[in-house]
Amino acid sequence: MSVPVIIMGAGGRMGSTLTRLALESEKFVLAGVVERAEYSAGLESLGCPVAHDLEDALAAAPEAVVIDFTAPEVTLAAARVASRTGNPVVIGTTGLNGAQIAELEKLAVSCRMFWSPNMSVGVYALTRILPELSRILGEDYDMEITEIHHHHKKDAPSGTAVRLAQVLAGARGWDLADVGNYGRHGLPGARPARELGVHALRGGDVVGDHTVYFFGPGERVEVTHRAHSRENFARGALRAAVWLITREPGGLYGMDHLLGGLA
Ligand SMILES: NC(=O)C1=CN([C@@H]2O[C@H](COP(=O)(O)OP(=O)(O)OC[C@H]3O[C@@H](n4cnc5c(N)ncnc54)[C@H](O)[C@@H]3O)[C@@H](O)[C@H]2O)C=CC1
Ligand SMILES: O=C(O)C1=N[C@H](C(=O)O)C[C@H](O)C1
Repeated sequence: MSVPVIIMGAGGRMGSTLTRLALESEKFVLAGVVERAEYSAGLESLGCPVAHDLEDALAAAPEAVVIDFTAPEVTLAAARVASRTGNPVVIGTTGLNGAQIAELEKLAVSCRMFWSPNMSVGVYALTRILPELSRILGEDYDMEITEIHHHHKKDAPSGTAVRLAQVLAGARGWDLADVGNYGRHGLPGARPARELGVHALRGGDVVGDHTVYFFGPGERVEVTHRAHSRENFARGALRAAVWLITREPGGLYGMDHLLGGLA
């Protein structure tokens, strides 16, 4: 049976990748798209209803899974709608603040909801191996993260970099709020041992690179993930959509549940 999906932000970089992959696969029916009116030109050629509002799209496809890669406030509005209508929702949007994440967690108690700042298997694998690497190398190794993205990206640091920083800080029993240093300038002085630098580069059409550094005495270890295209992220989101329809509401699901076998 094909899974009906509604793609939010269908005119965007991720939205257009998602609509193309959904149309190409027999596993999915593109049941609708939602986009701002001024960015909707040409979307009618997708052959599905084009709406400017999620509620209108759901009226035409009441069973659909909503997939949202848009912007924080748009995502929150979509999640509120989905929690009222009971539709599952897969979210890839980054740049959410603490209050917005807390609201998603609250909505997810009664609505099937999945959120990951990075839908790739490779980055998920990094979140699993980095704590072990940090443990083996020990606290003499200073940890820093760099990320590089295209010049259109609005949020910094990337959601992936924040997630990796949370994982690394957690591995040392640190709170990221205490140790995160987001770009140095001026006279910051010598680097304290209990610090985790996170630095964002922007330029050109880079899809998404993340490097974690462990700087030790006389050597360094670098672990890099490079996304070659957005298809990888879109395939992850579609995989999450198929997985989510068989779940019960159970809090905000993520890659640990999808790939790590958590309930
Ligand atoms: N989790 C992951 O694996 C990934 C997450 N992202 C994140 O996804 C988000 C979107 O990224 P891009 O596609 O590059 O951005 P984009 O700017 O190309 O696309 C966003 C789209 O949302 C649309 N939009 C804005 N307001 C809307 C509304 N009220 N209703 C419907 N559509 C609306 C925009 O018109 C635009 O077409 C960002 O937060 C980005 O960081 C991006 C790639 C992978
Ligand atoms: O905006 C992007 O493009 C990306 N955003 C995500 C993030 O903020 O981590 C994931 C990916 O790196 C691409």
